[in-house]
Amino acid sequence: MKVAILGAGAFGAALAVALGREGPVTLWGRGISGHVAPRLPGVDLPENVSVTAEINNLGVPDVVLLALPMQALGGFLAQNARALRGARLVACCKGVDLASGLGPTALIAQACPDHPPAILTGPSFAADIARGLPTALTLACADDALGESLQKRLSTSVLRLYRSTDVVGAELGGALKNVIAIAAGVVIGAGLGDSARAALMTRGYAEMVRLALSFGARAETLAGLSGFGDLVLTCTSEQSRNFRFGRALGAGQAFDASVTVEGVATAKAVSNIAETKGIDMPVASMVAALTEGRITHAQAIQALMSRPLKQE
Ligand SMILES: NC(=O)C1=CN([C@@H]2O[C@H](COP(=O)(O)OP(=O)(O)OC[C@H]3O[C@@H](n4cnc5c(N)ncnc54)[C@H](OP(=O)(O)O)[C@@H]3O)[C@@H](O)[C@H]2O)C=CC1
Ligand SMILES: O=C(CO)COP(=O)(O)O
Repeated sequence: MKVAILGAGAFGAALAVALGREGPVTLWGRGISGHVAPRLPGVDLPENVSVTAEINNLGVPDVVLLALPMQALGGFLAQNARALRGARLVACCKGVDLASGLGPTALIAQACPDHPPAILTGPSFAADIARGLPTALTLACADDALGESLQKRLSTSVLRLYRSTDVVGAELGGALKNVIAIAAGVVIGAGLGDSARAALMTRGYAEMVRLALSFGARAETLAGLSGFGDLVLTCTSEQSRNFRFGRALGAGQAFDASVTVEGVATAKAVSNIAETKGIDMPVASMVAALTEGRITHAQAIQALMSRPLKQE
């Protein structure tokens, strides 16, 4: 299978490093030049990886991994769907599109209906993958035979893919954990301590499951790598941009606006969805209100702590 990766940010480049160790890979990035990964400083791309800024230079890849930021995916597909014709497409982004309220696989299925789209998601920092550290992710595809062939092609000795047919569960887990990670960062930045973070993660997980089940996801998917696994990683690691963004917010510090923080737009998108569906998502709503500047973190914490007492 000929593999192309679209998006030469940290994650696309890290996947190119991992898969380029196994065989030829084409890495496309807008405006990219030279055999380098600009968002992964110090990481060398293997010789097997060819880099291009021209989308029509992909040749005819069998598999295309889309490693673009979530809010850029819809616009990218609207412009470039023709270049992806016939390929098996794998979403590698985490989030919900604010404009449409759709996840990455629904956007892909609309623009490129040739094959059912897959999603690759789970606990995996780009820097860890690029260093060849062991990583396990979920590869979800509604067509299990296609999922199995992708699982075999995209697994390596250090990148271990588990297969699922629960696409919506896998992608909502990856999208929602970023929202909860911002909240966990706020808790730590505001000096509220590790016990409060554990409570926040647990209640955050409960609302992740609530929303996902309302879309027909399976509870065990949320308990797996793409849900619980990635929630734990992102809420507890300094490497997470969502966590660091939340921590800066909680500490009243500025944060570099050029850094990709997927949980901000996704908090807003899922709060809208939750409101429409009548689903209780207090943490996501607070993150949306906080990041839009409608409330302070002190007000958010006060509001969460003063909710009516209830059964767990
Ligand atoms: N980094 C990580 O550890 C992981 C990231 N992910 C997910 O991968 C996705 C991508 O994140 P990541 O690689 O980290 O992001 P980065 O911020 O590292 O890079 C984003 C890349 O996307 C490019 N880009 C932005 N907008 C567009 C557009 N409209 N058209 C084409 N290219 C565009 C940027 O190009 P330019 O430089 O020109 O702006 C840049 O190369 C996210 O959904 C993230 O959640 C998943 C697992 C791990
Ligand atoms: O998704 C990730 C790890 O699985 C990366 O998290 P951040 O986007 O918060 O850095």
